[in-house]
Amino acid sequence: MIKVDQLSKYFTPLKKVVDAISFEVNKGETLVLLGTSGSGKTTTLRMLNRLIEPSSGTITINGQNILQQPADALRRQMGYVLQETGLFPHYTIAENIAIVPGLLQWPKQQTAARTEELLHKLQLPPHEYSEAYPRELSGGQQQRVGLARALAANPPILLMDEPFGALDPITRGMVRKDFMALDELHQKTIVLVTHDVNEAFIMGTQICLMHEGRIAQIGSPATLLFNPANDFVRNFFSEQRLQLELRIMRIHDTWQWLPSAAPGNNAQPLQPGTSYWDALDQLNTGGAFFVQYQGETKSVTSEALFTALNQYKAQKQ
Ligand SMILES: Nc1ncnc2c1ncn2[C@@H]1O[C@H](COP(=O)(O)OP(=O)(O)OP(=O)(O)O)[C@@H](O)[C@H]1O
Repeated sequence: MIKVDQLSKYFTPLKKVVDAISFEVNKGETLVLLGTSGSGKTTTLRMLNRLIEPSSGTITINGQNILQQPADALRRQMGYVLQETGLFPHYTIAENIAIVPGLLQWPKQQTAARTEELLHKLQLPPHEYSEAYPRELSGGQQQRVGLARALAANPPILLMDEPFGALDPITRGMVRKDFMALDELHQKTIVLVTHDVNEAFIMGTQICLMHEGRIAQIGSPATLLFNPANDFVRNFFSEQRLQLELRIMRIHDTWQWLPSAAPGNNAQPLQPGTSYWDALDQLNTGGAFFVQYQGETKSVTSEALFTALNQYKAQKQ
């Protein structure tokens, strides 16, 4: 678990770039640092791996103060993914992925097996890509290698700074989806910097919204959206509000407001945990759908979903 307590950073005496922020991230969670440009997100992330030393405050990992351990030992428990992948151009893909296992003196066979496993999982068939050089890969493929390299030695912590930021929206979505499908992420503590609101809502278990070095609000995506702490938070999400609501709402969240109705003959099942976004996507194909949950069966239509969403929101206010 990462615990940050009253953390501050000033590069000049007059301006606190990060101003007394505190948060906790547990195993299996992704904390997203979200905010406008210059709000202190990257500085915060870089204090976690000691690329930047804090001016005051403490950071502990599993109860141990990180300033009391050697920086290189600290960094070996952390995968680090950057927008500019930082792949070594004269190393093959396999050699790039093997960098940290090499530092940890893993046996060659173990490194080769892990590299192959990660290339498979990230949709880069090893026979095509292991011996290629970064310049032979597209931007999206290079970012997949960057992810594999960060994950190679199975670090318990992953720090990610705009990891998909250099990619076009379609590639970005595909790389992110394959990354999020990795089972091993459930065992990790992840801190991710982005200024993409949608990405924050797709990836974050907690969102820490920063403004001028301070935390405007920290909480689950639903808390920030439905219970904003102040006007800054409310306005930050106003442009994409409906899309964000549809992304975070699951059918079971509004179960009590969905009308009971027997499904038609050709109706297909949807999982109760399906997001509104995905359910509406399916409904757009013209099919009929039903959901079984808590011993009840309900048929699901777009109209019923929107009515239930409005009732859910009215109850939240
Ligand atoms: N080494 C440094 N020396 C002086 N000022 C710095 C240094 N690093 C960052 N800053 C300043 O700190 C502020 C916060 O920068 P930071 O990169 O943490 O913001 P950010 O929220 O990640 O922004 P962006 O989304 O644009 O990357 C900025 O005003 C930046 O100019």
